[in-house]
Amino acid sequence: MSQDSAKRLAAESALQYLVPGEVLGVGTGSTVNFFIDALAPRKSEIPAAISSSLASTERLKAIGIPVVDLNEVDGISIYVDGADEADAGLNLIKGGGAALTREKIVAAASQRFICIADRSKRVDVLGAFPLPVEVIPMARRLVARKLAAIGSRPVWREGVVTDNGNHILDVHGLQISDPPALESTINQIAGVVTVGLFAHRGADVLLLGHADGVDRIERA
Ligand SMILES: O=C[C@H](O)[C@H](O)[C@H](O)COP(=O)(O)O
Repeated sequence: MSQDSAKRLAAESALQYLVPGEVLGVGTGSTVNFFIDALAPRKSEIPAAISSSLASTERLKAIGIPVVDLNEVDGISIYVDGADEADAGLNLIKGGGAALTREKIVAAASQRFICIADRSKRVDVLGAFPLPVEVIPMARRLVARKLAAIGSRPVWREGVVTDNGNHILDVHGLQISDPPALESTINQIAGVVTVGLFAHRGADVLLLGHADGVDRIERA
């Protein structure tokens, strides 16, 4: 089975969590694109969506789901999004598509975070995928020096500007044994907008597509 087919399986499996009549949080990326495609036949059940990126907003509007501002709603029942890596504790690395800041905001506003991915994203220890960090442009080199000082190798994702007008550093060389601690440490660096480590608010359910079906891991 191709990686795309596995992503599609996970995405379709997330439909079981839809809460008809309630605002839906929608993430970003190729797996989420499969989810939005799968939503189309059920769009009448979704009064509106909160989107984590301009790309997902366009795709949602194209299938006829209205996208509203987070400030217009009191909360979100479920948030469906992908990941670049996930560990057994449902800690995630996200931001490969540079949408990490809005994703973290929507995740924080949601009661339940359903993470969808193909099984290759499941790892024992996070960090083989370079950890994305969104930074204020003027602080890019400062943040890079601070990250190097904790033993990592930050690389500027040149040419990429986030939906918020910021830059991305991809941090190589990490073995993340304590995800909440590293998330807090990086959040303390002046100039960091968001670190793509989702540990303090990780996923609640992880759906992993593969050739034989979909594995489901739920937060205890
Ligand atoms: O910024 C992008 C997001 O965090 C994506 O959810 C993540 O990169 C996974 O993307 P994909 O579903 O394309 O593997």
